[in-house]
Amino acid sequence: MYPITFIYRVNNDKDPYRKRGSEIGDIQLKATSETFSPKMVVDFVAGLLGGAAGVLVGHPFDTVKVHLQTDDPRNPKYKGTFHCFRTIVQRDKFIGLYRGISSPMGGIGLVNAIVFGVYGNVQRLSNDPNSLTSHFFAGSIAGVAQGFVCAPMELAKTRLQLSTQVDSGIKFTGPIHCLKYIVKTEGIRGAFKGLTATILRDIPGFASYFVSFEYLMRQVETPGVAYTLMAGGCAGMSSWLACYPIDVVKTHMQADALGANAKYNGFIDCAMKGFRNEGPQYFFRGLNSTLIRAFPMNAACFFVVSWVLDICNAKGGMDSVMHSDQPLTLVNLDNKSQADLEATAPTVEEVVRKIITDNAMSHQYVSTPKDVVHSHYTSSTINIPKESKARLASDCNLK
Ligand SMILES: NC(=[NH2+])NCCC[C@H](N)C(=O)O
Repeated sequence: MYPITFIYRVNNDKDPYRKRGSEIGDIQLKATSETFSPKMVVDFVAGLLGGAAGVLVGHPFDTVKVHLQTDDPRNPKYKGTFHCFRTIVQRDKFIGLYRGISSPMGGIGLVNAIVFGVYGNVQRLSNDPNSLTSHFFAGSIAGVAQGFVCAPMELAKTRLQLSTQVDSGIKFTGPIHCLKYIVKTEGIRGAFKGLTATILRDIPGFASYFVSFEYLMRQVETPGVAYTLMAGGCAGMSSWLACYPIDVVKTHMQADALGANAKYNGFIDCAMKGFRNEGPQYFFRGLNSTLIRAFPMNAACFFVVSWVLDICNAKGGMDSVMHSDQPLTLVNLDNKSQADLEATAPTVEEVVRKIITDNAMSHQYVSTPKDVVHSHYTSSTINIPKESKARLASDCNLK
């Protein structure tokens, strides 16, 4: 069962004396997301839409990257990132930046649905849902889960991008064609080449992704649009920083010839050979462009995910208050314990009524049940009797 969590503060004013005997009107409520939404599916949908938004924002960066990577070094067309960007827009119009968007759109949409769906559900079901440890754990599990879709998808993408160098110059029409060819020549196992490396990359990748987002969102009481975008962007960058060396090895594994002609004998062998040939730089090639793309992409992604959860959860919050026997968690932003609060502040019922009437539900992605003291707030879990919820509901004319 999902705990219900509302973040509130008794008084805006930082002056501790002003809080004494606060009126109900001083309560500001902020409902948090992970609490409601018994519909597990909301997380998947939010992830899908967030992934699509991320691709929409991130794809032009990818296009520029691929153009730069394939530019002729002896007779370069482009003088740099920005010049490349401008040239493409001038030559092919804006749409030029969006060529080839359909397969990442579908693929990343699907992967993101799995990532956010698994992450959200695992995190909610864990013992202490709001601890950073749960976010770490849920992110890791999500990393494993998405690997099974992500690995074949990235295998096809890598081989399409390098199709002149590998697969004896076969011209694939798209990712599906490429995967069909791999299955035909190497069997089903061939399609999962690089699976271990993908999972090894995405466990730290998604653990750091969600932990850093959560951590950043906890640093302010009410994160606004700009702050949420910033937190999402930083989460994307920290995720890549945490796993980049593994990503380099994964790319080499997937670009390697299939079957008997393979150069590498597995992940370790590939990493060792790369290191011996090039030294430590091997593990960081292409990091810059990855980080540049990661910021806007993940800013958009997290923003849309938060926004979708917000919309879907607003109503669920009311339902939960009225119809469930679940404990209600009140997070006091004034950093007082509940016992302390009860002596000086409105009663829990008043708070709940305020919650219902204000219906002030805004997604925060942050909250902490149980009596835990944080730098910014204290939270406590309270059981609201069923009858008093019902009374509150009827008091407020809610069905
Ligand atoms: N290593 C990872 N997969 N990190 C998560 C970032 C995912 C995100 N879709 C991106 O491509 O930036």
